Amino acid sequence: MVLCPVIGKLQHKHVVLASASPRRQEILSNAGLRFEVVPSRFKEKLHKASFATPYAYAVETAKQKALEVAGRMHQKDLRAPDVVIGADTIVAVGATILEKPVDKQDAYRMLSRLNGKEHSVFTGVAIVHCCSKDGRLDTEVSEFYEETTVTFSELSEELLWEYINSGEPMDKAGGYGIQALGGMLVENVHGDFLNVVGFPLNHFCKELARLYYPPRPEGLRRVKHDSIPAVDTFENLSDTEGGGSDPGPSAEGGRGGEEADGDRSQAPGALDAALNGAESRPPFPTGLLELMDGFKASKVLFTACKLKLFDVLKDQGPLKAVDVARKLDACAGGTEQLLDVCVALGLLEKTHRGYSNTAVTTLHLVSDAEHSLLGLAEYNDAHVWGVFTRLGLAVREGAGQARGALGVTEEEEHLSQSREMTLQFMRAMHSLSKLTAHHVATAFDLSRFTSACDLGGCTGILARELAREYPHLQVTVFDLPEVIELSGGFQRGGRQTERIRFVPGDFFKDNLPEADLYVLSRILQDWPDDRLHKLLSRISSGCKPALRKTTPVPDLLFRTKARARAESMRAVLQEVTVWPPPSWGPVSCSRDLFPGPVRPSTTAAPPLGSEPCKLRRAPPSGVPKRPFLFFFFFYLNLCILFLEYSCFTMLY
Ligand SMILES: Cc1cn([C@H]2C[C@H](O)[C@@H](COP(=O)(O)OP(=O)(O)OP(=O)(O)O)O2)c(=O)[nH]c1=O
Repeated sequence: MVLCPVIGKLQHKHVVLASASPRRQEILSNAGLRFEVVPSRFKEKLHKASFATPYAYAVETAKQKALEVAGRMHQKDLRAPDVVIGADTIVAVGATILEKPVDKQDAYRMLSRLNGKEHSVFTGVAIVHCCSKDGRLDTEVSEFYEETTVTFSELSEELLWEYINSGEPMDKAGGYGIQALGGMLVENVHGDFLNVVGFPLNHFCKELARLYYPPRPEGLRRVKHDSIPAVDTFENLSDTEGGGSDPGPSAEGGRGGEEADGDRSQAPGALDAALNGAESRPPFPTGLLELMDGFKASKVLFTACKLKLFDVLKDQGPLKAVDVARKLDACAGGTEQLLDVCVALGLLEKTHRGYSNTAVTTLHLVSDAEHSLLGLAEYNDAHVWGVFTRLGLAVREGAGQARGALGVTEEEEHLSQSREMTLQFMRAMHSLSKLTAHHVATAFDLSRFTSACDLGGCTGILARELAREYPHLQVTVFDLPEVIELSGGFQRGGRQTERIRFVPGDFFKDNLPEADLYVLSRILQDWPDDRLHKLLSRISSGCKPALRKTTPVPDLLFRTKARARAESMRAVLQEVTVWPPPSWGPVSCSRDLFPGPVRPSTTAAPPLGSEPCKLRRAPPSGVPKRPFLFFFFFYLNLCILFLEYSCFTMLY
C-alpha cells in the first residue's frame, strides 16, 4: 500500500537505489517504493577538508554514488533508469567526520569520541533524474541533507568493547547502529530517527513533492508546509498517472508543471473548499483503511503460497525476479510485482542479490518446514475465501453458503466432498494444531485424568501432545471414517503413539468412546445451536457415572470427566465471557448453554461462577499471565469462538 502519493509518482518509473545498505532498502520498500538495487562503486574518498561543512561532504558523496550508477547503467545498456537515488550517512563531531570504522580499534576510537556527548548524524541524498538521448546521458540532480542530533550515555570501556565485539559497528557510520544493539548506547535523539539509520524518508517525500508538485499560484498556497501530507503538495491526490510534473530531463520543457497548474485551474472553487476545510479534517482512519485493504494482503499471501514461491526461494534464493519467474513458469513483470508486494508485506527480503525468504516465511510458509502453515493458507484460499465472498448472501438469506460456494445442491454436496477436499481440510487443521497443540496440552494440569477422547481430533496432533505430556493418559481420536482413513498419512512414530487410538464414527450418531475427559477443539463453532445441544447432551450423558461428583475442570477446551451439568457448563461459558481482550469492549454470553443457545451479546460479563482455570505453568512468552487473557492467544483452538461462531454458523 502506498500511503504517500508522491511515492506513487515513482511507481511506474524505473527507480534505482544506488546503495548496498540494507537499512535504506528496507526504509524505502516499507514506504511502498518499488526499485532496483544497484550498489554504487564510487569510492568514498572525497577530500573532506575541501568541504566547508560535513553535510556538504555527505551530499556530494551521495551525488557521486548516484551518478556513478546512472553512468554505469547507461554505458551498459545505452539506457539509463528514470531515477537513481544515492545517499551517504556520516557522523560528525564538530567538524570531524566519522564514516565506517576500518577495524575494531578504529571503532573503539570513534565510539570513545562519541561517549557521553552529543554529535550530529547527517545523511546527504541525491535524486538523479536521467534521460538517454542519442546515446548521451542527461541528468538532473536534486540534492538535500538532513541532520539529527544524537547524545550518547557515559559508557564504560567494558561496555564499548562488548559492543564492538558484537560485530555491529563495522558497517555503520560512527561505528554504531541506533536501530539495534547500539540503541542501548543512546540517551537522546533529536530529529528524524530514520535519518540516523541511513535514509531521511520524511525529507525525501517532501523533496519529491517539491519536484513533482510545483507550488501553485500564490493565492492558493496553504500556510503549513512542514508535514508530509501537506495539502499544498498532496491535495491533488486524485490526479491520474502522469499528472503532476516530471522534473527530469524527459519532462521535455516542464510539461508536468503546466499541466498540474492547468488541472488546478479547472476547479478553483473545489480547491478553495478543500483548502479551507483542511484545518477541520478528521483524523486519518488508518485502521479502517487497513480493514478495507486487508483482503488484498491475504490474497497476495495465498497466491504466493499457491505458486510455491517460498519453496523456490528456500531452495535457491536469493534470486532475481526473472529467475523466480522462470522457475515458476510465470510472467516476469507479474512475478516482480508479486515479489515486491511480498517484500512490502514483510514476507520477503530484497537485496542487490535478489529476493529471499524472511525468518518467519522460512519457518511457516515453506512446504516441508516443521511448523509450516501452508496447508492452512491453501485451505483458506481454496475454500474459505469463496465462502466468505458470499457473506452478504448469508446475511440476507440467513442460510449457509458452503454449498453455494462449491456450486452444488444439497444432494450433490456429499458427492462433492472429494478426497482431495478432505485432505486439504485436514492439512489446514494439522498445520494449525501443530502450532497450538503443545500450548493447549500444557496449559492445564490434566495429570489426574487417565483417558481422554478428542472429538473431531482429525490427524491426532493434540492427542499426541496430550500423550506426550501425560504418561498415564490414553487418548482416543474420534473422527469421521474418511478422516480416520486419511489420518494415517500424517502419522509419525513415537513412544506415545501406542497410547493413542483412532476410532471412526460420527459424534452425532455413533456411540462416543468412553473417556473421563472429552476434548472439543475447534468444533462447536461449526454447528448451529440445535446440533450443538445434541452433541453436548450426548457427551453429558456419556460421561462415566463414577466420576460425576468430581469437580469439573472449568475450561473451554476440555469437557469434564463428570457429567456436563448445567452449572459447570455455565461456569465454562462465564470463562468464555472474558475471552475477548478488554479493547474489544464488553462481550459476553447472554444465555446459558443449557437450556438456551450460546450467543454473543453486548451485555456486561457476569462474574466468574466456578473456580478459575488452573494454569499448570506460566503461559508461553508473550502470553499474559492472567488465565482468561491467556485464552485469547489460543483463540483459534477454542471450542466456542464468538466471532468464528457467528460467521461460521451463518456461512456453513
Ligand atoms: C549512525 C548509523 C549508521 N547506520 C548505517 C547507515 C548506512 O548504511 C551506513 C553508513 O554508510 P554509507 O556509506 O552511508 O552507506 P553504506 O556503505 O551502508 O551503503 P552505500 O554506500 O552502498 O549506500 O551506516 C546505521 O545503520 N545505523 C546508525 O545508527
